Amino acid sequence: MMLEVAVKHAFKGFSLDVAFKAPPGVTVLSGRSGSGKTTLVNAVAGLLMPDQGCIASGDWVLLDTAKGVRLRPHKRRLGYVFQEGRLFPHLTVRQNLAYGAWFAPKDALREDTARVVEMLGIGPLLDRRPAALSGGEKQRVAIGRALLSAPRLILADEPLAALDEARKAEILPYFERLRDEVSVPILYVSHSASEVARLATTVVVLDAGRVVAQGPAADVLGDPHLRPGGARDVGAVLTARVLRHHEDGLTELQAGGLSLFLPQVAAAPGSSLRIRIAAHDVILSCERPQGLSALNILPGTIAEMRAGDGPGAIVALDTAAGRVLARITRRSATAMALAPGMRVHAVIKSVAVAAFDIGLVF
Ligand SMILES: Nc1ncnc2c1ncn2[C@@H]1O[C@H](COP(=O)(O)OP(=O)(O)OP(=O)(O)O)[C@@H](O)[C@H]1O
Repeated sequence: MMLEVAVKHAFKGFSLDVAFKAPPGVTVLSGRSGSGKTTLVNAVAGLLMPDQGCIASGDWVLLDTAKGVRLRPHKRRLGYVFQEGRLFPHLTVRQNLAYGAWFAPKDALREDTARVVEMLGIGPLLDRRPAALSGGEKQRVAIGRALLSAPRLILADEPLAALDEARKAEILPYFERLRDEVSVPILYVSHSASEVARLATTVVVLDAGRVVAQGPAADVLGDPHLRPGGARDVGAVLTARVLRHHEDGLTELQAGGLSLFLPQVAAAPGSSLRIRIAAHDVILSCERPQGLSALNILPGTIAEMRAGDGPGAIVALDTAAGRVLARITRRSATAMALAPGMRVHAVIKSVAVAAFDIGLVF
């Protein structure tokens, strides 16, 4: 199933004109503040009636202005996860979940409640009311309620934005499981580079109401010409497998035949991980460095370079482990005579990779 969205809408002073495809999995809408993400989500939800648009997945048509099709919001079969859980305060968790299921069409293929409860770890919370739940727990219940309404699409508009770092870290794995174990596609709005790197199957980048990039996450995040969240957010994503945990606290990973060492990762040997490597944490070296404290040295070939207006440059390196981006100074790029096609080594400190930048693939 492939959701196809094309929407045009003009407000005074801002126009949205976008078209993108959301394949199964998580499609993250990213882009700076005011780029049109919420307007687009509202159009999908049916809360905004755009001037023109077509939103459909096969024969399931939510909107087709040319044909006069405009499904009302409650007919769209969408599951929502908002910033704040928006649970019913007077109902218990069990009743909140049942409310979601009550809205599912009788003939719909529904997730099994017990499975959803297990997947989200909310069994012990079933008899509590929302006032007795933490922010993270509320959000897990909200995800469960959305899932049990048998949605054909889940809309998550910055669902972690209101949570502190610890709660974010608690919730993200549930979205990872949702992506990998539930067949409902998810449209997920996020500003956070880590969330995008960990969750996205597909990334759609908006800027001033237009789509400036869309495609598989590794391609979009590995494109040195894009920096949706600013220079500090540039970083590529690698997929690696846990090989073993060493006694000195390091975890050894394998990616494309190369070893990577990171501070202890809480995942069993054999697990598959997505790791965001921030471009500013990568050093480039022409020779294979010797006598260096950094443990991760990935040889590769320069694929592309982008010199910005300031002192920085982004170098895209294709390694056996995948695409790595390095943010270095233009002065260094010139001094090292870096150019596409050149063989260099990417050097990454183990401790530079934060736990929050490591996601699980289920
Ligand atoms: N009802 C409206 N009338 C006029 N302009 C609007 C309306 N709603 C949104 N806009 C404008 O449309 C632009 C896009 O807003 P939108 O909320 O979609 O951005 P966003 O990418 O979701 O931003 P943020 O990340 O800050 O939530 C903004 O310039 C906003 O001021």
